[in-house]
Amino acid sequence: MYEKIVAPTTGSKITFKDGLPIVPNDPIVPFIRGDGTGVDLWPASQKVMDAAVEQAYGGDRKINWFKIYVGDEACDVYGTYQYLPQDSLDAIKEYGVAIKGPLTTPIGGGIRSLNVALRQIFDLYACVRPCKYYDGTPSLHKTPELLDVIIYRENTEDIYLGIEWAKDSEIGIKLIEYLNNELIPATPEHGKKQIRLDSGIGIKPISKTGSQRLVRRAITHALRLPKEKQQVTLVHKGNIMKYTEGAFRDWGYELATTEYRAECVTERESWILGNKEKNPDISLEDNARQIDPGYDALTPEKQAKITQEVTDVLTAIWDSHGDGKWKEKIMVNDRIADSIFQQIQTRPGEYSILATMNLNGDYLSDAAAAIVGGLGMGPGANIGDECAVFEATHGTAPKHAGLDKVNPGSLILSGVMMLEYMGWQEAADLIKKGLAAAISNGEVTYDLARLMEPPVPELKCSEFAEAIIKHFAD
Ligand SMILES: NC(=O)C1=CN([C@@H]2O[C@H](COP(=O)(O)OP(=O)(O)OC[C@H]3O[C@@H](n4cnc5c(N)ncnc54)[C@H](OP(=O)(O)O)[C@@H]3O)[C@@H](O)[C@H]2O)C=CC1
Ligand SMILES: O=C(O)CCC(=O)C(=O)O
Ligand SMILES: [Mg+2]
Repeated sequence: MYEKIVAPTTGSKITFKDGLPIVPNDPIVPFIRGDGTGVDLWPASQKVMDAAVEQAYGGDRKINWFKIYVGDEACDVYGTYQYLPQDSLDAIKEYGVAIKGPLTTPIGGGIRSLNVALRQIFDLYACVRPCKYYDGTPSLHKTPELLDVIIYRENTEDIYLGIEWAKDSEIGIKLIEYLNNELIPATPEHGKKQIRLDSGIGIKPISKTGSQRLVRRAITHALRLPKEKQQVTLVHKGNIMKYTEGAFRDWGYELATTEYRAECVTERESWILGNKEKNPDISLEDNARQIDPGYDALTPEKQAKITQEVTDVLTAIWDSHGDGKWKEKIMVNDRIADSIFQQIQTRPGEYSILATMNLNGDYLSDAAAAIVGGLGMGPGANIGDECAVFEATHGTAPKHAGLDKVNPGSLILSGVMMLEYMGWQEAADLIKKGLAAAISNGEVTYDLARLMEPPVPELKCSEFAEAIIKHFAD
């Protein structure tokens, strides 16, 4: 059935029911080694996962690894430019859960990201990237331990759909002329704006479907968290991009206040309810004045709109959410993207789940990882309804490739996410324990060693993996 790969002769398939995996004790799991530092990271990570599973289940459970090829390695096996062979796609589809090292994407030129392609082909619409501090991890930040966020990044659309045209391309020029001559003049709010003819052009689609299924996953995750972490923040730049990023925010709130009405309260609703709780006789106008500090300077129409909002909230949810009941619900709020970048640094403890569009989540996940120790500590998962592919937040770090140097923590923790997704919590816990103990003991790779006070000797990538395994027994 495959052209150049052979599935393990022992092991069973993971299947899916209602969006959740059904995992046998001997699953076959395809893996992609990855480009660049993938040569160092993958063997170290596989060793840690295998050791944890063996130790946790004493042979009753075992992953049967299935090597498949994507990226540079695929070209070696399948031929020039065969970066994403059909074999590999067939294997991921058949076995449902896979894990990968990083893959190179050249800047410019015609080659699109293989990482993004995999997410789109398998409709892995939620990119889940937890950024959590492990005790003893050195950080340039003063209070990294306060940050404990999970980024839920929409993974299939936004500018990553890759609908763009180069400057001077025939269709690009046609599109610009059509916009300049027909569509912009037909849209009064665009006035006399024009796009320069020497522009490249990209399209940023943000759909209601894509936004709401992502926020749905984020809210579902929040429901599983301890009360104090039950919060979903919709991240957007809706003040500038009203119909894409602003719409993401609106659709997120719409979902929270319809499908999850009983479970959620929005921040504005909590203010309205809170005002009435503090002062049961408060007038609608005074309540509106308190939720919108600029209320008195607004036009009467705008004031009436806010007063109506107050009326609507009190009518709709006072009985279900009032008298403090809202404090037991998931808090859904929103923050503008530039603001959230500073807020995760200045108020790291105030956030929990950050639901983002694709580009914002890409930026934010590197920034949040930097706070808790760097890209060596940033795991991730790409989750769909019938497939999941686990991978680190970082890329191939080409200057460090092949040196047995970089931190495998991100890929190992992506493996932890995979084990948890499979329901193999005992193995996942062993790895987290081993990793935390190795770091606390100053047994770390160069990236963490260079930040430690007092300085510690650097471990190699493979040595760090061995240190983690050694500390399973602590
Ligand atoms: N999902 C994927 O496969 C991704 C692929 N990429 C691709 O990877 C390639 C390289 O991208 P680049 O912009 O250099 O970003 P990278 O994330 O690959 O590396 C940037 C820097 O981050 C640090 N870093 C990365 N990985 C580790 C690690 N495991 N341990 C410790 N430090 C680490 C290093 O910093 P320092 O040198 O300061 O120690 C490194 O130089 C590009 O082709 C890009 O498109 C990028 C992101 C994701
Ligand atoms: O695919 C790539 O080259 C980059 C992807 C990326 O940065 C990410 O997913 O975080
Ligand atoms: Mg990225």
